[in-house]
Amino acid sequence: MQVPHNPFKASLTGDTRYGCWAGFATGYAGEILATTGFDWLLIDGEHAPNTVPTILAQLQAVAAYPCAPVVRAVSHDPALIKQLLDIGTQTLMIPMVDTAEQAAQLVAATRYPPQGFRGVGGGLTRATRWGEVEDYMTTAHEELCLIVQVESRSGVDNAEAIAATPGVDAVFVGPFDLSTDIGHIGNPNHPEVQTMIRHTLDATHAAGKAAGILAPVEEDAKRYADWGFDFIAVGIDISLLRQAAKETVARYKGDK
Ligand SMILES: O=C(O)C(=O)C[C@H](O)[C@@H](O)CO
Repeated sequence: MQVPHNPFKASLTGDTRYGCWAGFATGYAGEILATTGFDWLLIDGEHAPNTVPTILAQLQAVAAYPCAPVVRAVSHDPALIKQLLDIGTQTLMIPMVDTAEQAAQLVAATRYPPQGFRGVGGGLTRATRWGEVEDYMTTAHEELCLIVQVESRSGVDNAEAIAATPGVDAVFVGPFDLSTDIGHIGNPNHPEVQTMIRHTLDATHAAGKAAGILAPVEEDAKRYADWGFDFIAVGIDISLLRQAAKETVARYKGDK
């Protein structure tokens, strides 16, 4: 058996890929989303109540569908990165990356020695399909996609160096944290934020890497697609449910 193909990584140079934030933290909800036509799902280990076991359940649930899982870790912790890779994460997103040095350390956490310092799980791990994948240790990195998030002023200032870091496959802009960091809380459409988002996109592409962003408002998503973002999260599952539920209630009870 070969290391599983990573369709998300393979698609980064193609048409814009549309995804959805998955915050319900269950395999059941993840499987429902995976059947709806999204190209990818963001399994959020940062802000959703996820653990390694719940992320595993979502990876297993969506594996049967043409919807690529992207797993976001809560931090830069190399031990957590090791666990997420061992359960079979092949597209990993890391928040709050501000420097190329941080990016290089994150790459090293995903690589076995001598390129890095990832610990060896071997046949204990889903990633190796419990030992069935031949040459996993020498080929896993070929199907691994590392996405680093730029979502601060310093990250934007260092965007090209971050994106150019060998082993970084993509940069994902966090518009809500970025706007907060530079003093425009809750206003990612502020002109200063928009300028920084555009700069980060251009710097990422200048480094030959793919760029992603979260844009749950249609007008923003279409603007970012026009700008050339390669992958865009255009929905958040919890928000989608709340919106549909409130609209249903309003149909029978008005806007009480
Ligand atoms: O900063 C951002 O924007 C993101 O990284 C996405 C948020 O963390 C996500 O929780 C949606 O609100």
